Amino acid sequence: MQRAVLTGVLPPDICRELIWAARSLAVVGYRDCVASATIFDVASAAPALLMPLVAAREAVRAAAEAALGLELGLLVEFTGLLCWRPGASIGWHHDANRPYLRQRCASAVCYLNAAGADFQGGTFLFGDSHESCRGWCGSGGGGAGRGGGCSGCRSGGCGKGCCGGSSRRGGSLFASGGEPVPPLEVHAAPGTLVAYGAHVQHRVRPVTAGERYALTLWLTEDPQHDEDARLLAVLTGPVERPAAPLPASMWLLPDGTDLRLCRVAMAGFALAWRGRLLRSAAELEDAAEADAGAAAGGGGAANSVGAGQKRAASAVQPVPLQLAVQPAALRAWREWQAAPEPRCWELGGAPAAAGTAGGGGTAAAPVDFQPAAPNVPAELVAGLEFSSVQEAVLALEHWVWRHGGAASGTRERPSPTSHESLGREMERLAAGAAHKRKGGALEQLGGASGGRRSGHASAAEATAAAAVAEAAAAAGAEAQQGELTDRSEMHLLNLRETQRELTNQIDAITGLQVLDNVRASFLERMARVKGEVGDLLAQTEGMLRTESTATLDFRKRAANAGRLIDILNLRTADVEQRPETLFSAAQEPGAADEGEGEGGDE
Ligand SMILES: O=C(O)CCC(=O)C(=O)O
Ligand SMILES: [Fe+2]
Repeated sequence: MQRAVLTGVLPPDICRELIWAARSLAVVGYRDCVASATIFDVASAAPALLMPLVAAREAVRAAAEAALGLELGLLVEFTGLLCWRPGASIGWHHDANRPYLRQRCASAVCYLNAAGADFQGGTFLFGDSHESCRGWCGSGGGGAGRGGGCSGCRSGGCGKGCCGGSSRRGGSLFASGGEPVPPLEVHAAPGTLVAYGAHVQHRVRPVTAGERYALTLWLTEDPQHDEDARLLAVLTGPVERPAAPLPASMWLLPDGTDLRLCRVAMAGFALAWRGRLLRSAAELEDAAEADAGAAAGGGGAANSVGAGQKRAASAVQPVPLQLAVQPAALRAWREWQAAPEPRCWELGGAPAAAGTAGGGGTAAAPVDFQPAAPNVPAELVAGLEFSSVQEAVLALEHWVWRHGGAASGTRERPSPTSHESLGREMERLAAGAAHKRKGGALEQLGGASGGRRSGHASAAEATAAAAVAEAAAAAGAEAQQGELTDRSEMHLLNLRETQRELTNQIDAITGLQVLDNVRASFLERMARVKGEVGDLLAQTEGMLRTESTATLDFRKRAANAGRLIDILNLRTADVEQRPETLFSAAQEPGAADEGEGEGGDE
């Protein structure tokens, strides 16, 4: 069988999680209007997401293999999360249509969102017609065009499946027969898989609106093209920190929402660069570009290049970024937390997932994660610096992941308790920052009067002194009224308690212990996850190797048996021929020794 369409191969929540991963990591450049995140992008940028991705990949691969009747232990050559944006399309082709793609056996595309709801257009079509063949099969030559079809098609199929000839020959596209022939047109829905042999003709109509997401696999039998071998090498190699931020075009949704800053805001922070809060990553890149231009003395040059180029050029320049506690972001975070149905990291501006993604969840309005508005005061966290937006996002995200447990790293829904604890911690940080502002320990951004930073001890002392003064004033007022009542004693105790708490918080914030700990545990966690993924993949690889060795053994045996039969046939043929040979040898003049006597009569 050359092609199959299956539904429900991946559950809706996994589809949503993969969409989230694609939105976070996909980069442009694969094809026009298409952004992609390969399994390697995931491994290097967010290894925690490998677990769900590899699990989904295996489910898709197994389903495709079974449906195509190709249970040969196929290896995966390419795994990608692909996002097709308006304008993306592909004409009639097959997936092994280049010399360097010869190793490809089959393709499996599992859609993650719904045509007609999340996006428009993007219909997948099987080329089950003469019209689509256009000589790909090689049997029709130049005559294979519109209407006529190739000679291969006319005579009942070229055998490669490109023109659907195999269906006519076999009567059914399904090996087992009796099952329905897959449709020629496939409309994407979350979890719907379209699988086909690498020589099967197909095309995709243009996406006209929205974003079409798919988990795409290319399958091979050639171990040299096995992506797992390379993946293992990446996972067991040295940790690579993402060096350069990705071009801004990759992160901007059509409505201008900047995904990177959304993710920062989601963790309750904003990014600041040289004392300014960033409202978009593009702003950062433009500023960096302007700086670079000024440094090079060529002020006007930037005007002559397009914004995209400007961004690409500045993207490679690491810029020091700082974190700022962002009360507005914190509010948005709380709102998200309080939503009845956690929205699986659906961000503002993204198409509503519920209903359309087949998940059946209630459609909650997306939280507005607008990046920091100008003049909103935010507290700069001293001592932490990142060299790119991406780096800051990843560090924060892993913090969120660690504190929020399942939030972004696994397929489970974030649990309310983990949100609560994260929320509390964020609040503590924000509260600490507010108190520090009083002591002048943090710089204030967004307002005209930036506080001056002072030492940790003096900040703590200042706040402590203020609390003591407050307590003393309260106590004094009570004393003036007469005797110290139980109530005022309680008040004093409470104030002392508050004072202690404040001092602790200030210590934690000023000493950056919280963030240092976060960083340390983030690194530790990364190392552990890396080990775990490595083990898992090694195990899986072992299993796959055993399976495919068994398959290969089986095939070898079959081939040997074939050879043996050939040999036996030959021998049989020899035996069958022998009498004739002997007989004809007797007729040959030179060999007729026995007849010499008679011949002598002449
Ligand atoms: O996304 C799809 O539906 C198929 C894409 C395709 O044909 C390809 O990438 O070669
Ligand atoms: Fe294709």
